[in-house]
Amino acid sequence: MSDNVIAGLDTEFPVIDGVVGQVDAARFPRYGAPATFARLPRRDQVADADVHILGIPFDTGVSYRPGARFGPGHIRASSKLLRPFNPALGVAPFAQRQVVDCGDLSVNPFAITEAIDTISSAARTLGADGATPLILGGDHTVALPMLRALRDLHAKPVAVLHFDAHLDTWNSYFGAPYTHGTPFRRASEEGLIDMERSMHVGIRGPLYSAADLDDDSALGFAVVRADDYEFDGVTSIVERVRTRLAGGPVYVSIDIDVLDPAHAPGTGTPEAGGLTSRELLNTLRGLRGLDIVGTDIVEVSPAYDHAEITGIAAAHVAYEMLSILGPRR
Ligand SMILES: N=C(N)NCCCC(=O)O
Ligand SMILES: [Zn+2]
Ligand SMILES: [Zn+2]
Repeated sequence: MSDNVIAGLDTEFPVIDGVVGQVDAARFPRYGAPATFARLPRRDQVADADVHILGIPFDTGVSYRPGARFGPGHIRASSKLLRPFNPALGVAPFAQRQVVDCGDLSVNPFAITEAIDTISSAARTLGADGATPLILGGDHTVALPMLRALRDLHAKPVAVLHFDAHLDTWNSYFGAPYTHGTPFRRASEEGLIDMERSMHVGIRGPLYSAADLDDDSALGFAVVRADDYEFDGVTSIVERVRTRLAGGPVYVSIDIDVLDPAHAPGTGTPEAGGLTSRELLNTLRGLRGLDIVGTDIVEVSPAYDHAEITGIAAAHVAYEMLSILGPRR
């Protein structure tokens, strides 16, 4: 200890097998510092990272309730209770890979195409050494620049596994092509997605017309409806998803409104009749072994949250995604 160190002020990060882990909640109270996801180190505190957690505080693309720009901070605040061992999978997600928190990206709230360019450029740079991005949104617009970056990094289109109440393949809103309801239409037009292997999960709720579903299926997406959970169950859905997604890189995009409003009230366009958090977590566990090259968790709007219900669900969704990534490269 140098003379400068003040006991109780400097948190210590444990190092196990060369991986810098979470600040120990039994030594430093978890409701205190650090303000990173799951009390993990920041990017500047470790030499090499396998997974980059990146906040994108952006909600200029929303069509109804605003506030997803405050999502990253809220999900981090709700992640403090996450413990090192995941018994559902027998995995220690923060020990198998070096996970770091990159903080939040500064994006222009008044210029949507500039914001999209900022996001894809940051994702290309951060991903250049092969680290896997885990994005905390932000509204669903952010999936488009992530897919642009991943197509470039992997030099081919990636499959999209999209959890959402909504298709997000509408053409435009008020004439605007870049919104949170249109990212997967733009991405498929731009050839960013492997359409043979892509899928929406959790679709439900009223549409603008029956053509919405026809247009979506003409693009090539397969669909698992929220009601399929009731009639088929998680095991059969995991089978369908794995069969569709096998054989190449997969981007997992998770709109928190895939959950029922009872499980995720803090979101911008809530729809009744959604998944329970247990159904979603078990579906994600079933993805272990797929080649997951990135994830986003979007549409958390804390002003509409109560008792951190949505924040805790989103933080745990991130935890399961980290758990299924497998050992470090
Ligand atoms: N939550 C997302 N991403 N999209 C919902 C758009 C639905 C609408 O405004 O009609
Ligand atoms: Zn949605
Ligand atoms: Zn969405």
